[in-house]
Amino acid sequence: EVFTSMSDMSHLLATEGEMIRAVEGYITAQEEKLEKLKRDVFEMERIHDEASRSPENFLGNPINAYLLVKQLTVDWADLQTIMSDDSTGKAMLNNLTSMADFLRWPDEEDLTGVATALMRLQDTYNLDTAQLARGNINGKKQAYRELTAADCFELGRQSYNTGDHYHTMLWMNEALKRQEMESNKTVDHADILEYLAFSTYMQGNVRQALKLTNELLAERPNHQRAQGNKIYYEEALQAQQVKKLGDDGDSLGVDAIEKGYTVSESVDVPDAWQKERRAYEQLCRGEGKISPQLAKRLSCFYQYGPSDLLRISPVKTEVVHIDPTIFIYYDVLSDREIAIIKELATPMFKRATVQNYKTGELETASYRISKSSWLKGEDHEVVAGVNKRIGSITGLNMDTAEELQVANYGIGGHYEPHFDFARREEKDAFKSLGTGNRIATYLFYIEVEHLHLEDNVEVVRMGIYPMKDEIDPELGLGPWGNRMSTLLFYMSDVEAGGATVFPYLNLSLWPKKGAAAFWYNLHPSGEGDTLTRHAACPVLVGTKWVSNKWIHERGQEFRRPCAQNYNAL
Ligand SMILES: O=C(O)CCC(=O)C(=O)O
Ligand SMILES: [Fe+2]
Repeated sequence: EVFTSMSDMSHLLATEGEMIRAVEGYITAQEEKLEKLKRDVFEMERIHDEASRSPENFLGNPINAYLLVKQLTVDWADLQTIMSDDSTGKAMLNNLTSMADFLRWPDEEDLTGVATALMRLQDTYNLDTAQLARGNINGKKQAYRELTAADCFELGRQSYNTGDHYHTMLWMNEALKRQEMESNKTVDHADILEYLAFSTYMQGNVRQALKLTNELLAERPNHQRAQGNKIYYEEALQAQQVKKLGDDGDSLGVDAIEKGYTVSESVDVPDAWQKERRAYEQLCRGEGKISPQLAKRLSCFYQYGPSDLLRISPVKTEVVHIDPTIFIYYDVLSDREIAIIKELATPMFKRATVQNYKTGELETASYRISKSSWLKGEDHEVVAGVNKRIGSITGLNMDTAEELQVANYGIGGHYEPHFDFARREEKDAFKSLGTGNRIATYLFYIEVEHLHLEDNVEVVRMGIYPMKDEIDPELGLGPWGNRMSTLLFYMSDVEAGGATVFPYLNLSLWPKKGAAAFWYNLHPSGEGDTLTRHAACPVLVGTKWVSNKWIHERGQEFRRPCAQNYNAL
């Protein structure tokens, strides 16, 4: 009878109309979801292909490294969320995750690590945020693509999570700029505003924080946290204004902060530490300039002694600092030796025939061996050869030298300023060795890559001939005619990344692969030479491998005799 009632029929149809629209809405939503998924997976494939072509090359760029780790963490997690809301997607995901179970998949901590490294590079090398977002490192190295608003947002979020509001502000501002330009929005405008407002407040700019929060509320009037913050910021601003009326001399009032002074640098850090830090960063950027008086005393020469070995094959030596004397010896490691030393430092698995201790049977097994257990044959020769060479150059006894220590720094990898010797307070530092303190350091450069920043060209004017506009109308060009050519002297290349720097000597070293730096850590009296304090700058591009050989006091009694205090050499 239903069908006979006209009015029931029209109700039915009306309802069905709504149902159809709901289904259409569902289809549109699914289509949009799939469209987004398509775009995302296409983008992921691009990074994937680029990285697979040459992982080392790709990851040698800090922006690429960030993009890949972000993809493996955040982007895959987003993808999983999208896929997991239907049963086909869910089943597929289960398969995928079981595939990844064999590996150590990067997690949030890895993402934080790579973001922190990028911030360190940004600070140390004064890298501009907008330029970095364009995928560009100091106008030199180009990442494989620009950062999206979401990429910048994630960097801001990471900084926020580590309590670094200064970088949160920088990156959220960049995210905002990029989001506004994007046709396919990669992140919500309001989400950026929320982080930006809070970090701006934490950086001391209450007025700007309030302005941003009002913007956020205009977009999302019901945003609860923003409503709460608005009241809070208004009160804080009022309190500040009252305070400002009270004491005029306040140097860090709102105005000062708005003029760009930030409170990021903690006040209670000791002065000496800050000074060292500043010197360290300047030297890392290659800004250290040695005085002409000192430079005049530096030299390069072939060293033919003290051993017979050097008489036959002298070592190319550069004196880069006098008192404490620091030498660089060139070409002291061959490519073959470098390859073996690198291998020594890489944990490895070897297949061997072993006896099963339960069954007593022989079986082949794969096991991890430490480097000392395979220092045999060729490897042993290399280590012995290296020892012999050092001994022959420096004349020191290598019997009590420590084993070669190998360090591999990744992007952003660094080593804060330190002494290689043990201070008097550290009585037990090398007790187990029984060989005394570290008298000298021998630092091999196994693999180094620096970013060439700019050519610091100094034009040396040849002769006294005038330039065209300097020509005296009466005298003309004079007997010598005009300046025929200009001789350009390339005085120094400005390099950045991975240097070894000595903050108290105003000295940066950028040695080449196969070279080694050498210096004495102790005065001839046995006292530590505090001027030898040094650091490894954050790696900006590529990788850096170095190897340390520390030589101890024992056995050097006749080779480097004790003395009251003069600098031997
Ligand atoms: O990597 C460097 O440049 C310096 C390393 C260093 O100072 C050390 O390992 O003690
Ligand atoms: Fe060191």
